[in-house]
Amino acid sequence: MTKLGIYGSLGRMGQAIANVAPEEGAMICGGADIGDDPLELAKQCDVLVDFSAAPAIEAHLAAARAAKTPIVIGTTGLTSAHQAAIDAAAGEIGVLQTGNTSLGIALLAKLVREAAQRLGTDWDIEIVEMHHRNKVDAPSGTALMLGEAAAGGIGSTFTEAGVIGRAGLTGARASGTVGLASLRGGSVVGDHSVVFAGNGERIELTHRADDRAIFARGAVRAAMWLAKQPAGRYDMGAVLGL
Ligand SMILES: NC(=O)C1=CN([C@@H]2O[C@H](COP(=O)(O)OP(=O)(O)OC[C@H]3O[C@@H](n4cnc5c(N)ncnc54)[C@H](OP(=O)(O)O)[C@@H]3O)[C@@H](O)[C@H]2O)C=CC1
Ligand SMILES: O=C(O)C1=N[C@H](C(=O)O)C[C@H](O)C1
Repeated sequence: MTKLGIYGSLGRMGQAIANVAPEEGAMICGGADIGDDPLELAKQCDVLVDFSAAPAIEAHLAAARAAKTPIVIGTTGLTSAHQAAIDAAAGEIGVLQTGNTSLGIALLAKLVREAAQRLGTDWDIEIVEMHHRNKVDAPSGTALMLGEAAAGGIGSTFTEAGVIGRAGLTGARASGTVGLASLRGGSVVGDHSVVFAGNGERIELTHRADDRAIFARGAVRAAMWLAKQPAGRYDMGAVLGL
């Protein structure tokens, strides 16, 4: 059985992963949270998953590198410095980073890219996400991934085309942009909609997560797959063959 270690083991996702791991063929070999030594955990496991908090990522990557243990990073709210640390670690160990481990979102990202490419910039693209009241980062990592997919479809990047939130005298909407709005409330597990708004018609592609178990199963499957890969940086598309 694959020995799986969890950074953020006491959190919502950490507990969901511990619940589904046995049915996916993995054994939880331990967990680390605030105040625990990340290296101790990394040395004991075949593969790690990280669902903790962005400020902890660099220490967790350093521990994974030191122990030569591959790591799945599901934590969101990452900066460009975090992305650079992931790229550096991927030179030595397997690292799979994704804002969403569900099958549905991996497929949605492909559909969004294709729709954006086929429709072109005559159709305006807007993304809306909603999550529970305890989520600490915005926009969601998933919404940013979908934004990147949409921007890629129109030959751009989300850094160039993204407009996060609007307020005040914004002026008319610029063509070729990708808007993104975040809602927070209640116990919503995770809803994402991508709206393609044309003249006189509208297409909406929506994914709704009803249960964190979908993310947890995807994370365990990703970890078991990653444990067999050489060093490098991977995403969910590689795991799911999309
Ligand atoms: N990729 C995906 O598919 C998904 C990603 N996520 C992301 O996963 C992350 C965790 O989400 P969720 O489980 O809901 O959050 P929680 O707040 O429920 O859990 C986070 C856990 O990490 C611990 N933690 C916080 N800071 C550190 C630190 N510096 N070092 C070690 N442990 C730390 C917390 O401890 P304490 O409680 O003591 O602060 C807590 O146990 C978020 O970034 C979220 O966006 C969530 C769902 C799916
Ligand atoms: O914090 C959450 O709960 C979630 N976070 C991820 C994100 O930021 O996209 C994935 C999922 O939507 C739930």
